[in-house]
Amino acid sequence: MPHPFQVTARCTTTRARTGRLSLVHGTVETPVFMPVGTLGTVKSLTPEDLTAAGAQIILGNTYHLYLRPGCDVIDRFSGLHRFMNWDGPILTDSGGFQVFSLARLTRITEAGASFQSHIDGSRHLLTPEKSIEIQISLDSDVIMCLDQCIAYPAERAAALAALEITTQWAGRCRKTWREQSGEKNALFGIVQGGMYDDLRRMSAEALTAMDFSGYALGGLSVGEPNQMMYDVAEAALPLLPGDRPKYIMGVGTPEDLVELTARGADMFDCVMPTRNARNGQLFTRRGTLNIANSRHRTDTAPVDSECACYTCRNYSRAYLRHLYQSRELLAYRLNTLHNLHYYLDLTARMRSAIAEGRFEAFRKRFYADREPGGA
Ligand SMILES: O=c1[nH]cnc2cc3nc(NCCN4CCOCC4)[nH]c3cc12
Repeated sequence: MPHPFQVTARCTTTRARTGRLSLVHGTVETPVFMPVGTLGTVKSLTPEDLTAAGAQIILGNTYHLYLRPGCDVIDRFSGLHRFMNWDGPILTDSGGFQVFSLARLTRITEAGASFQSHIDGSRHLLTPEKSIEIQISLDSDVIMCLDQCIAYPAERAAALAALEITTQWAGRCRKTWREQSGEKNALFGIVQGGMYDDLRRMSAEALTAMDFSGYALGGLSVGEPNQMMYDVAEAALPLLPGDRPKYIMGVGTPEDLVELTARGADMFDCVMPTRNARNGQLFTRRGTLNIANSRHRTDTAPVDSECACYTCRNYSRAYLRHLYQSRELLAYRLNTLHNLHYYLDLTARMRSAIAEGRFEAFRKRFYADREPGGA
C-alpha cells in the first residue's frame, strides 16, 4: 500500500510540522499523543471518554495482551478493536521493551527474546515473526518491529550489538508483515543506537533502506538526562525520511512534547498522564500540582480555570482532594480524564499553531504560562 502519511503544514523557523496519517480504522492528525491502553483499556476510562477527551489513536502492548488474556481470546473478536469496543486506530508496541523491563530471566539471541512471564513464570520465546503475527492478530493499525532497547548508560559496543540485532530483526519483521498481512496495516521500524550519533545514523540508514511506513526513535526516555534525549532526537530525526511519520516511544512530559515536536517528531506515547493521575499529580498550563497537598483542602476552584474538561467543568480541587485522600475510585477516573484532556488539548493546540504559522509564539506562551513553583 502507498505509505499512509502526508505532511500538511510546516513551521518555517523550527522542524515542527503537521501531518495526516491514514490508517485502516481512521485518520490521525499529527502531532499526536497516544494514550496508553496496556491491557486493552486506558485505565478507568471508556472508549467514549477517550473520544470525548480528543483521543485519535491509542497504544496497546503486545507482551501484556499475549500473556493475558492471550491471543486465543482476542481472536474470538477478530482483534483488539471489537474486544475492547474501540473503533479508532490502535498502535501496538512489539513486546520487546516490556520483555526487557518486566519479564524475568530474559535471554536475547538472534532467534529472539526468551523470557519468563512476570505473571506465572511460564517460559516463552518472542521472535520477530511471532511479534508481527501477534500484532496482526490484534488487527493493530500500526505494527512495531521487534527491537532491542538497551538501558542507559550503555557502552558503545553494547549499543552496536543491540542495533545490529534490531536491524536483523527489522528485516524479518518486514518479511513476515509482507507475507502475512499483505501490508494492510502500517509497519514502523525502530531506530536504536543508544546515545551515539554515529550508531543512530547507522540504524536510521539501515531501516530507511528497508522502506517502512513510519519510523520510531527507540532507546530514549530510559534514564538519560532530558537534554541528552533532545540532542539525540535532534540529530537522529532529520536522518529519517521527511515524508514518513516519526514517533518517539515512551515520551514524555508536556515540555518534551513541545521540544520534540519542534525537532520534527510527529507521534508520542507515555504513561505519565494516566499513571501520574492515579498518583494524584495533575497537569495544568501553569505546571503540575499534587491534589493531595493540604493547600487544596478548601479550594473551591477547579484544577485549571482555563481547562474545558469534564472534571474542571464539574468539580473543585477540594472535592478531588477529598476523593483522592479517601482512595475513592472516582478520584482515579476524574484525575485521568483531566490529565488526558490536558495532553490531547496540548497536541491539538500545537497542530493549530503549526498550521497557522505561529508555533514559536505558542512555544513562548507555553513557557510563559508556567509558574515557577507549579500550579
Ligand atoms: O526502544 C524502545 N522500543 C520499544 N518500545 C519502547 C518503549 C519505551 N518507553 C520508554 N520510556 C518510558 C518511560 N516512562 C516515562 C514515564 O514513567 C514510566 C516510564 N522508552 C522506550 C523505548 C522503547
